[in-house]
Amino acid sequence: MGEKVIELKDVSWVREGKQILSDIHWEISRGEHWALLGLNGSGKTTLLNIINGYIWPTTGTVRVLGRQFGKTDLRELRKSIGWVSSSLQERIREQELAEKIVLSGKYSTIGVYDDMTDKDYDRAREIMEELDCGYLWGRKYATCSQGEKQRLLIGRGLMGSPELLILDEPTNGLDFIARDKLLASVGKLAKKDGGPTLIYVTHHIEEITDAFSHTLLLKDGSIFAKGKTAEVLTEETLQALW
Ligand SMILES: Nc1ncnc2c1ncn2[C@@H]1O[C@H](COP(=O)(O)OP(=O)(O)OP(=O)(O)O)[C@@H](O)[C@H]1O
Repeated sequence: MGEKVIELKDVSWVREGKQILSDIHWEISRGEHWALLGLNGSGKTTLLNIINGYIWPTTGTVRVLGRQFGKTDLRELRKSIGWVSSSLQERIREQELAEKIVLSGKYSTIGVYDDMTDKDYDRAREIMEELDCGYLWGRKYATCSQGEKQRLLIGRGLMGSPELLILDEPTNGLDFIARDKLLASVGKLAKKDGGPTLIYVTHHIEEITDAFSHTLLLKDGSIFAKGKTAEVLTEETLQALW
């Protein structure tokens, strides 16, 4: 087995007497890319908050990128994790230039890019080209479409060269053409040598392309199925899931 990116053992989370996550065992090895599928309220965001160390599990152990929570500096670890969530969109200033949004990912800040080097600008350009949005250079965020905005935020997530990139429902609010284009870019990213391990969160099964070698299905805070995508996404399993 390859090096582990994520190791969750016996993880549960209880809030206000309610069991939100139960008995989560989940391992991700380097070289795999995972889709995380579950209905609204199934616990996806809670699980991501645990992986990023924003909430502490009630039971169980968490290791991310080989570092055990409780024994590691989480702020340091988070530099190796990119998390692109839809809540980010609202926090970007409308007048911000496209490339500056990408650049700001270097330190995971919003609107700070004082000490960027020529190399950083080159990297931002390279990332934007890779995500098929190089033509947005110099454009104001306000003038970008939803799909373009989403690409810029993914670019921002890549700027810090993360080892793990979490894409949290990145196709929210996109029409089917923009969605397919975004999925194609994500597919390219997944195939890239030396690129980050991807976790792609969705509640749309049709978004689980062959870019994702593995899939985890979450239902009511428990793992309903996990493993190789082709083995998990069977008609039988899906019928039982919904
Ligand atoms: N701090 C909290 N206190 C109490 N209940 C919470 C808390 N955070 C989340 N929950 C509950 O935990 C359940 C799982 O929520 P979570 O946001 O993880 O689901 P999700 O799968 O990400 O849903 P969505 O697809 O809608 O984003 C929900 O029932 C939610 O109300």
